[in-house]
Amino acid sequence: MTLLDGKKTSEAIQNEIAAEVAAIKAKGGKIPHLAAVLVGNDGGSVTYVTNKVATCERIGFGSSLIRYEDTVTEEELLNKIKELNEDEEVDGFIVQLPLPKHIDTEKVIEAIDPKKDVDGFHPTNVGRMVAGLPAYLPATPAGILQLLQRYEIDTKGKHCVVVGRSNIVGTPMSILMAKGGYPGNATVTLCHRNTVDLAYHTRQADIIIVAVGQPGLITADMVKEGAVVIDVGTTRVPDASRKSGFRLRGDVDFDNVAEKCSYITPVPGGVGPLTIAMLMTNTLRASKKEVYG
Ligand SMILES: Nc1nc(=O)c2c([nH]1)NC[C@@H]1CN(c3ccc(C(=O)N[C@@H](CCC(=O)O)C(=O)O)cc3)C=[N+]21
Repeated sequence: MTLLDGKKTSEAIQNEIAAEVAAIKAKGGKIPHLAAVLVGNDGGSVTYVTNKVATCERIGFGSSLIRYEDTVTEEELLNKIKELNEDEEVDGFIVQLPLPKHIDTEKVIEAIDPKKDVDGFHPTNVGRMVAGLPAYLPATPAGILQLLQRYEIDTKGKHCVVVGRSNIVGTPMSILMAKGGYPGNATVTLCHRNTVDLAYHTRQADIIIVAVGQPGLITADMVKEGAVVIDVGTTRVPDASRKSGFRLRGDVDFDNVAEKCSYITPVPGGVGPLTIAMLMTNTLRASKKEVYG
């Protein structure tokens, strides 16, 4: 079994970007700038956004963090998005999800200028991805493609079973794996909460990508010998022995599944760090106007 080292892969991508930023600086070009909007004080969201801003600093990007209490109105948030859309210093920005219930998430996403939508969540970018046009790819699926590519994992003609149909991971992942090219050209099955006999499907899989948020959902008996297993789950579970008071758990019963498969991503240190790296890649593409010209 080979561990797919997301931390190392993410660092390699970040080093590549940092070198490009240094070259841009040397030529006196515009430094890429990412802005992040964070609403509320949820521990997970704060950690992720802090991580994103720290990564910007490390690779030489400009960054700004815009924070609101969770009492912020939808109108205030939409006004800030309009401002960021028009701010020429800002190449790309994200609004960290989830948002409080009184805010319409779809409306917020659709207010973002697709040219600055480095999360790839706007319907324009989703549509362009489906049509095979240049688009910002959502960071987690793009990160999984990078892992497959950098570990030279064969995908052509393989049976890929995606578990979970979220807009952010499962649905785009299923589309990208079925597309032509590499990584891609797989035969894809998309499983979700209404799937009858999940284990029947996962046992057929050469590649399993699971993004559900249910710790331990995928057990060893559900995995074919030699399969590739990609675990996107990052559920925070209480753990009194940790300073933080919690630990991260994936959707895969790692210890037992690892014995059976050819490649597996750990949690933490698997897909998560790639998500950050691909957000940086998208921001660099935004600053170079690679997608929309
Ligand atoms: N607009 C928006 N864009 C997002 O990209 C977005 C979001 N909202 N909402 C929440 C999810 C989740 N997400 C993660 C990013 C990094 C790690 C990550 O770096 N994880 C580390 C561990 C980090 C830790 O210790 O908590 C790892 O798995 O090794 C995980 C999850 C981005 N998301």
